[in-house]
Formats: sequence, C-alpha cells, structure tokens
Amino acid sequence: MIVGVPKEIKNNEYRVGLTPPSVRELTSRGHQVLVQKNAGAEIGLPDEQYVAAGASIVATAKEIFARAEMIVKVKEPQPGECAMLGKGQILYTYLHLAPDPEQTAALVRSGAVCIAYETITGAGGGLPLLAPMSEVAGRMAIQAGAAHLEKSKGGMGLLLGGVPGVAAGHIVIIGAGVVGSNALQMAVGTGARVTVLDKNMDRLRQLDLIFGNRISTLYSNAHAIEEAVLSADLVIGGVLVPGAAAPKLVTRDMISRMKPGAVVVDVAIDQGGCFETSHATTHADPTFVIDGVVHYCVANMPGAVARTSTFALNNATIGHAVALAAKGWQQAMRDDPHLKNGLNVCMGKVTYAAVAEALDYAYVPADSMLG
Ligand SMILES: NC(=O)C1=CN([C@@H]2O[C@H](COP(=O)(O)OP(=O)(O)OC[C@H]3O[C@@H](n4cnc5c(N)ncnc54)[C@H](O)[C@@H]3O)[C@@H](O)[C@H]2O)C=CC1
Ligand SMILES: CC(=O)C(=O)O
Ligand SMILES: [Mg+2]
Repeated sequence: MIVGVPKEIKNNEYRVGLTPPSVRELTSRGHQVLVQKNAGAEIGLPDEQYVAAGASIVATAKEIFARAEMIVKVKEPQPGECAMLGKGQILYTYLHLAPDPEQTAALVRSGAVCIAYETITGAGGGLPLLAPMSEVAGRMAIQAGAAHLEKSKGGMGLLLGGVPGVAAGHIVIIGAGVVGSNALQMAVGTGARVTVLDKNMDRLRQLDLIFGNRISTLYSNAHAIEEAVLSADLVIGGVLVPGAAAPKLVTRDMISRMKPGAVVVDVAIDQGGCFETSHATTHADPTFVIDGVVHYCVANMPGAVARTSTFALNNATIGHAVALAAKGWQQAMRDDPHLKNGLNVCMGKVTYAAVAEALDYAYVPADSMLG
C-alpha cells in the first residue's frame, strides 16, 4: 500500500503521524511511505531520518493526498485537507466529529474511509489510541492551570501549594478517566487540596485506594459539581462519553459565581467542552475571560510537547496502521472489532452512532460497509 504522511497544519501543531521507526515498520513489510518535506523537522525528526527508514520525501501535501491510498495524520483534517481526500481513500487520524458539523459534512462529501483514533477500543477496555494523548493533556492541565493563576496571565495571583502560614489552593477535577487521573497525579504533587468527581464509582474507589486521604472523591451530580466548583481555584474538565459531544456539566451560572481570577482548563473541548462557557482556543492565544474566570480551552494540548506526544501516539497507532496497510480496511476491520469501532464516516455514510445522533445523520452500522 502507498501510505502518506502530510505535515500537520493546525495552529502550533508540530506532531507528525508517523515517526521514522514507524515508517520502518511499514517499509520493511513492502509498503511505500511518502512523507511531506520537513514534516517532523521541528521536533528533531529531519527528513534524513525518514529517508533512512525507507520513506520518500514529497514536496507538497497535494501530491501526498493525490498518491497515497492511506493518509496517516494526527489532528482532524482542516478544510483544505478534507477537500483533497478522495473516494475510498483511508484517513487514519483523530477526528472528534460530534461537535464539528462542518468537518463531518466535508468527510461525508469526500467519500473517504475515515477512521478516528479516539473511538478505537482496546481488548482490555478503554480507548488505547486516545489514552497516550490524554496522559499528556492531563499532566499538562495542571501546569497550564498553575501558570494562568499567576496575575500576569489573568489569574487571581495564587500559588497552588501555598507556603507555610498561607493556605494551599483547591483543585477540582471533573472526570476521573485518563485525563483526570493524570491531572490528579500532578495536582497531588503541587500540595494543593484536591477534589475529583466521576460517575463511575469503581474509578473513584481505585483512586481512593491509591491516593488515600490526600484527595477527596465525590460522586458526580449537579449538586456536587456546583459546590466543588464554587470553592475551587482551578477546575479541570476531563469527562468523556465516547464519540459523543461532552455534557455541559458546569453552567454559565456556576461560572458567574466562581471566585474572580479562578481558572478553568477544559481538556474535553475537543468533544465540545464540559463548561457551558467554553469555546476552542489555540496555543497562540490559549485563554479568554468570562465573568472574571480565565478559560484555557486548547483543543490540541499535546501539540505543545510535540516530540513526547508523537512518540507516545505512534506507540498506540502503528499496530493498526500495519494491519490496515497489509489487509486493506475491510479485512482489517473484519478481523478486529476494536479497529472497526474506529470507523466514523465511510464512503458517504456516518458509521458511528454517537456522531450520527449528535449531528442528525442516518446511522449506518460499520458492519454493513464491510462487504
Ligand atoms: N484538549 C486536548 O488537547 C485533549 C483532549 N482530550 C479529551 O479529554 C477528554 C477525556 O479523555 P479521557 O480521560 O481519555 O477519557 P476517559 O474515558 O478515560 O475518561 C472520561 C471520564 O469521564 C467520566 N464521566 C462521564 N460523564 C461524566 C459526568 N457526567 N460526570 C463526571 N464524570 C463523567 C467517565 O466515567 C470517565 O471516567 C476527551 O474528550 C478527550 O478527547 C484528550 C487528549 C488531549
Ligand atoms: C486527542 C487530541 O485531540 C489531541 O491529542 O490533540
Ligand atoms: Mg483535540
């Protein structure tokens, strides 16, 4: 198969779909890999490393989209990229379609076979291709929050850990999955008081066993969220209903009653966000203020630590990339129901139920596309 890796074009996005070691996994099995010039140059992966791994360097994204049978990316395709996708071409990347009607319409129009990293499931449960980026974003959420609590960044001027004689701050984490538990690990390290909420009692039990009385766990409902948020200095939003738009758990009214200069970090923004007041921001301009509360809503947080993130992502994506290249998408999905769960849009049809429901498309089960 011919596999193409365009350079990412989203704001401040330096990750790359395949590392040179991943390219080697494909070329050593007889596949041809086209990598756009300087795709990894900014993160210490120069073209020479790709050539040594067997790739061919191609000058433009246009040529990659025209020649490759499968496009491997990181971020959801931008409008210009959607327009270059062809009928039957495989697109293997993050998509986050439920909150994004324009991208969904463009992918439906393209006729491409669009596989979303974030809905591929794992044999041991969970979302193994989302997990590494959630680990990165969860850990980063605390450092982003701490930085924006500084006065010069718009915050109230609070040091999360306090100092002897002055109380520590209060961090509230909504959602105790991969983002939430990684944020929790960092939050505990700051010395702040930490509260974590989830609807999944088993997750709360596990975290209670690990962190003991260093944290408070709360079953998530509107009352508990309101009480926690109103006493918080920093709130992290890390909830997920797989494939669906994030539930708006923190209302505009709650935001308006938070402490002035408090900070919210809406990691779930790529699924539309779990704060009613959120809208997506970029690394170039990461925050905005509503009712005195600083909102940090960057939809590609791991792009800031692009080298670490690229290697972590490739560890999780390369196995299915090899299967797709070897067998084609239909046979690879017949053989692996977890990969099949990644099929979101296929040759003009929406094949993921939560996306169809969120955006009012007819839902066509992936099975019916497998021939
Ligand atoms: N902004 C960014 O750069 C990044 C964003 N993300 C996003 O972060 C979000 C979370 O991802 P993961 O932690 O991997 O998901 P996960 O599935 O591991 O965890 C989500 C948690 O939310 C909980 N939850 C669902 N409804 C809830 C409710 N009403 N109240 C409290 N908890 C609730 C679930 O029980 C689960 O424990 C996703 O939208 C993901 O796409 C992930 C990586 C990077
Ligand atoms: C998961 C995601 O949206 C990201 O890594 O940017
Ligand atoms: Mg994202």
